[in-house]
Amino acid sequence: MSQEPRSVAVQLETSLMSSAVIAYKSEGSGHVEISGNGNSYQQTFSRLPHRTPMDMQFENIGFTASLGCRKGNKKILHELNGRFLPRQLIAIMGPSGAGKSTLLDILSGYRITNVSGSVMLNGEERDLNSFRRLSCYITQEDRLQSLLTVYENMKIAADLKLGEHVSTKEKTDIIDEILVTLRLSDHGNTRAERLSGGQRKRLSIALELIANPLFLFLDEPTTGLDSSSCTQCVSLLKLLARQGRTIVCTIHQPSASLFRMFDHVYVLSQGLCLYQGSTQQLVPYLQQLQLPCPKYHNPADYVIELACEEHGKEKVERMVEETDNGRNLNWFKSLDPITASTTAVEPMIRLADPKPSTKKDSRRGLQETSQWNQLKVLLRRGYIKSKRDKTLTRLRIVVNIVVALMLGALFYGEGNEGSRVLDNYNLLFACLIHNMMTPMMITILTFPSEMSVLQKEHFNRWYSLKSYYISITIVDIPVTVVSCFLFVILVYLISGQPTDMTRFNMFFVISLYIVYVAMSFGLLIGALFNVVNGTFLGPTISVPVMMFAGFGVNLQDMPSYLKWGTHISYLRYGLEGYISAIYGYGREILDCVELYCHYKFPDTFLHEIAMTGDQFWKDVIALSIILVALRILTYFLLRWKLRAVR
Ligand SMILES: Nc1ncnc2c1ncn2[C@@H]1O[C@H](COP(=O)(O)OP(=O)(O)OP(=O)(O)O)[C@@H](O)[C@H]1O
Repeated sequence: MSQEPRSVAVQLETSLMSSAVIAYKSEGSGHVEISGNGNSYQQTFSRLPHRTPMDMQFENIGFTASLGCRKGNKKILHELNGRFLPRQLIAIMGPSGAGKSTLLDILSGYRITNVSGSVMLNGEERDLNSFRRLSCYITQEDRLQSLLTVYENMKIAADLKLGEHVSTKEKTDIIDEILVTLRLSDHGNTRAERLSGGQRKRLSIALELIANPLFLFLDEPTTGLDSSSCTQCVSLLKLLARQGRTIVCTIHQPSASLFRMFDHVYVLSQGLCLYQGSTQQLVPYLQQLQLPCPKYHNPADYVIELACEEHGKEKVERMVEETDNGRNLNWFKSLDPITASTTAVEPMIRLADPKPSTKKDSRRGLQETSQWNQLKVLLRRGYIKSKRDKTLTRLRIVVNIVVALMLGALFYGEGNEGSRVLDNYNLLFACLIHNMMTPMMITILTFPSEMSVLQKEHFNRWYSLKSYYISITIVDIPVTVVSCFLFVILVYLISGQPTDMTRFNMFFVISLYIVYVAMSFGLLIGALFNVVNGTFLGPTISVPVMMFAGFGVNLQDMPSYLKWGTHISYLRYGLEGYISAIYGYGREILDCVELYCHYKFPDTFLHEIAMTGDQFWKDVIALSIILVALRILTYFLLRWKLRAVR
């Protein structure tokens, strides 16, 4: 362990915010106390990084965004340079749109397309896969499992991120220690959705600390927090940095007291570096450039004003020139005795780790545990979520019962009645539409929020996409089957369909297929589009699917140039399957309360709607093919999407 045993107590006086006094004390082996605004972190934290602290250097980092077809490209970052030393809390600052998040994304390895330049660790070119094993990325919005309690979230993360060789006892100890350190132990049984903003942020950090990363990248960790929570959050980050980690965050416009808590700042303006160096050297740096920070002015505010060109473009150019776009390391030396040892620029030491990823590593994947373990844990999480989720489970069951009762009442006892065959045909189509729309819309509405959690957790190596995809396929089965069964049995019995077990089973099987195909279709749309676009596209695309079902226009009357549509419309196979179940396979003569029943013989009806009534198995095969094809297509689209956003 490379933690230097030190015992120093320093009080940093904030020049302007006298109320905020920030002090910390470090006594080696993880015992650190940091306080600010009356909040203090004091914990003997045994979870120190397993690896030698690392020096990160980046050279000529450029990023060009494509603005779309024929709109050309836009250069966002202009060949930035810089160096981030270990054990430091580093702030990337700048006005909105300066490129802070883009730079953070690139340094964390999250963004890889259209990126130029190189990132080095201890003087050697970074191997991205090895680096991902050492680092984690915490997004601005807290992408947590809101229905799980703090402890459940931590337990799931521990089961996924700690190797299978780690015992349950050890995992519990690790979780307890992190929760105590992050002051979350009193909220272990609180659901994540009920936590305050600051607690949610701490939980996001706690989840990633389980893997004990050497580098933590945080996108605007203080956004949305009140000043006390901001101070607590930054104190915590400072504590983690002192334990040997490199903590890099983007930050908008910190208060004077918050600004002073950072060791190092990297100021950006329009993708160019205006300053990089120790926080305390910022004022002398500006002074040297004849840009003195006015008295009683927060240096962070002043440098942002300069970056926004409020004091003239020429001043920005002067600063870029002075820093040589991040190459100038002269301002690293800190005036702060604690950070001085780590901020002085020393020659880079070449160290053995991280080892480049081997072929075996790439076969195993980036995750810590086996696919089987990932699947088990994800199924457990899915089970807890579906037990607590009112929309996806209870509401779904209730909606199916209510709609079944309404349809049953509307078409009461007509299933065996020869004079009401057309009404019954309408009922079958209504069942089809219900079985299509309800699961499709639920998936379209809920999956996009799952997608953002998937992106974060997948990037932070919690699990592979394969395990995730299999788990969401399996976890939904019980609720889907139960709600579909309740709907089918109620409609079937109330509307007086034939009392024949085989026909009921056929009806149920077709209903289940339609539900699954529609859900897969919803998943595909939810994976590709946001809620607004998905809600528009789902029903819109379903209109031609209904048109090709052969309900309004018989299949035989369909114009030849549109016939192809009937082969790909899953509703066509659903409707055919329903007709086979109810009127096919030698259905006996129907009852007739009126003197003349046109459809007394079911064959007459089958003939008129151009269906033979013996297509059940063909329909099942066609629906199976569509279902499997949609599921596979969605898997590859999800895989593409996870890569494309990077
Ligand atoms: N993929 C992209 N396509 C087009 N423009 C992009 C893309 N990514 C980033 N940009 C643009 O790059 C600039 C920098 O974006 P970035 O999100 O890094 O800024 P920021 O400094 O983090 O801003 P904020 O503080 O407001 O979040 C913005 O003008 C943004 O519109």
